[in-house]
Amino acid sequence: MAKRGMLIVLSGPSGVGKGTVRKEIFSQPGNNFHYSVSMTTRDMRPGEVDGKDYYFVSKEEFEQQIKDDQMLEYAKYVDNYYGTPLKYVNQMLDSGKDVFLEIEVKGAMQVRKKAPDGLFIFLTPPDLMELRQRIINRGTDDIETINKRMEKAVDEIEMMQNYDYAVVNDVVEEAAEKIKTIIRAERWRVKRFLPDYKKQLGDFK
Ligand SMILES: Nc1nc2c(ncn2[C@@H]2O[C@H](COP(=O)(O)OP(=O)(O)O)[C@@H](O)[C@H]2O)c(=O)[nH]1
Ligand SMILES: Nc1ncnc2c1ncn2[C@@H]1O[C@H](COP(=O)(O)OP(=O)(O)O)[C@@H](O)[C@H]1O
Repeated sequence: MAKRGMLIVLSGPSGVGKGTVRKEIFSQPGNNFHYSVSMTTRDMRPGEVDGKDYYFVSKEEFEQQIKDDQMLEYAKYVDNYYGTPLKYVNQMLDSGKDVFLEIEVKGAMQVRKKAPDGLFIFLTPPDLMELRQRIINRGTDDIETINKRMEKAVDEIEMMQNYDYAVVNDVVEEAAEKIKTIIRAERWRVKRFLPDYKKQLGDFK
């Protein structure tokens, strides 16, 4: 049986640039990890593609998935559900492939409980004013939503202590490069080798 894949979780406050950095990482060739497309009830934005950016579903469909235990994690975020479908993640990990999640902080903490062996990376803004400016620049939110997101961001940044690595998103390409370096190094961690070798030793005896 293949060695189980590694679960990689990129998280951080909304507006920090998770989506932007994730897209930068996946626009480059040679990544040997696979992006898990999330499910959401929020409206599709111009240019987004169903099944690529998100699986766009109704509130009823999302709630049915929760009832059927089909979500690895989910969170209600600014009036919409966001979550990770369990099936794809399990299939990939079971076949030895590494999976990359880009999710908000509450969801990441649920994953941390279920998969403590995962690699948890926190993307953080250079400072809070810069974060606010990025959310404004994105132009997708009204002022009330921006204020809600900022209040949440302060609480979310405090969660950083539960992560393995912090990466400052100053320049997108540099943040992407740091994340790829962390993933590369993580593959060589002794704890990722030990279970495999213990099994080999057991078979040998
Ligand atoms: N818990 C959880 N959060 C998600 C998931 N997919 C996306 N998110 C997060 O939900 C938040 C809102 O996402 P979205 O509306 O697309 O805005 P944007 O990512 O800030 O452009 C962001 O912090 C996303 O990273 C998911 O599957 N689970
Ligand atoms: N390093 C960066 N420097 C400047 N602007 C950035 C950077 N990273 C992301 N942005 C911008 O910040 C806004 C929020 O980014 P986004 O990827 O949607 O954040 P998140 O997915 O974390 O909510 C977008 O307008 C994006 O273009």
